[in-house]
Amino acid sequence: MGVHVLIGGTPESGKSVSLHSLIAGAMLDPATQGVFIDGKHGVELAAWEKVAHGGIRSDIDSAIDGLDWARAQMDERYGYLAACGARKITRGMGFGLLAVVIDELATFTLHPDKKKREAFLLPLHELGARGRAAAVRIIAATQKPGSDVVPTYIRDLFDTRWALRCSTREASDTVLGSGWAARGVDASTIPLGAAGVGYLLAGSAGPVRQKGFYLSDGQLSDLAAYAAELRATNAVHWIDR
Ligand SMILES: Nc1ncnc2c1ncn2[C@@H]1O[C@H](COP(=O)(O)OP(=O)(O)OP(=O)(O)O)[C@@H](O)[C@H]1O
Repeated sequence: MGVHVLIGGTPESGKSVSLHSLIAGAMLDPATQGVFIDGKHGVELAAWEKVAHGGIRSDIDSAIDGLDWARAQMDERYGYLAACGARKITRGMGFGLLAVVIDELATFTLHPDKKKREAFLLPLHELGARGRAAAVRIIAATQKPGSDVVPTYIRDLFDTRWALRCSTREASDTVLGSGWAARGVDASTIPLGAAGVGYLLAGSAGPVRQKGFYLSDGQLSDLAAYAAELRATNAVHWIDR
């Protein structure tokens, strides 16, 4: 996984499955802390409740609290780095990954209350811009990839972009970056029914068409239960400083 991942695609494009596989990859390390923000009324991310800091956050106020908490953690990590003269958090320093998961960005980025919208976007931007060295990883998904939902300055924070089937060329370019559709990389050409197929942009080589792993609901709840069990059995010996 890159640093920050943005997944975009229409309903039924396989977004949930893709999102959950990335979450599982992060949360199966018991040292990972997770903030879970769910713009689909908490139903999408419910499986991860037991490993979510502060539970699943589905309204904008608790989403803002979650981002503010993550930002405070990030600042603490920077304080630690400054104190020991290191440049980035690495294993053995006593910090795990800090995963910030957001499903349906649009619920928050298009929130009718401008002040709250800004209170959401500000820490999100800071986490994106300064998170790398502090082991912060944002994983976000939207079924409405448009420039209003994902403003360019937010989209550009994501170094890894996964465009599943999109409804238009513009939507595909909103996820991948403008100009890709004109160069023939257009997620609106992915056929209906090809769930999990998308263009993955990670690194400098350009987008690659690929299909993600499939996870059934049963497998997902098993993985989430295992992630919770790993934490309950106190498997994180090295995290104690
Ligand atoms: N990688 C995959 N391989 C095979 N089938 C998949 C894959 N991903 C998803 N599917 C199938 O496509 C269906 C829709 O997937 P999913 O629920 O992830 O879509 P979605 O884009 O999140 O939809 P929505 O936005 O409505 O929640 C799933 O029920 C599953 O059967």
